[in-house]
Amino acid sequence: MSMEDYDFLFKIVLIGNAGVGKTCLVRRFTQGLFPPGQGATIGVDFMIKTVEIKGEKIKLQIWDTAGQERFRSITQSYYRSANALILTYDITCEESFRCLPEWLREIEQYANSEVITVLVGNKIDLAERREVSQQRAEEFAGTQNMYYLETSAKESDNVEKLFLDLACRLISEARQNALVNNVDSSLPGEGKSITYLNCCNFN
Ligand SMILES: Nc1nc2c(ncn2[C@@H]2O[C@H](COP(=O)(O)OP(=O)(O)OP(=O)(O)O)[C@@H](O)[C@H]2O)c(=O)[nH]1
Repeated sequence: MSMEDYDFLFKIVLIGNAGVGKTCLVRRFTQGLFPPGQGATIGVDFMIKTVEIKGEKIKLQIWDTAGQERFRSITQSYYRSANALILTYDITCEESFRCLPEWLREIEQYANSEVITVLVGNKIDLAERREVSQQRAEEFAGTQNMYYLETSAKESDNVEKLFLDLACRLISEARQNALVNNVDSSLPGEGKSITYLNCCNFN
């Protein structure tokens, strides 16, 4: 595939406490595997996956950041150009949920104001160890205007859905912006026909 062989390119950045499963979610989605003995991310990792949605090729640049505090100044510099952020916590770890407001402050400070943020509760295969209820997380996400999804990188639950729904939403946003730009320039005959996708099923 040549460099230009895609219709859309989006940058997605995963953030959240250390050990919540960011790397495993990315590996599951990009490589279809659950890595054994996954070590902590040092700084930032980068992966690409191209997906096809309704006949269009969407190239996703996925940046996996280290959750450890000591890497914060490195990871912050990756927020700015992100089209979407996947804010992840671990449903079996109350502490990772309680840190979410702190992560939201980081987003507020360093990310683009147009960024789409998805809240992800990972490790739902460990249901018996759950410390954060789905309802509580949904309510929190609602107050912050975020989509919420629960996943298991281990069992592959909702991982494809997470990235594909996000890609759909990003396409839809990109089209709306294109529409606004078209209206602004309002050159006769240059209006592109715009089809809104209806494939975003976060709720
Ligand atoms: N049971 C279960 N364990 C998981 C899941 N996802 C990740 N883990 C485990 O959680 C631990 C941390 O996973 P990572 O993907 O390295 O976490 P991270 O958020 O990338 O951590 P940092 O790189 O330090 O920020 C590893 O031992 C994984 O095997 C999951 O869905 N279910």
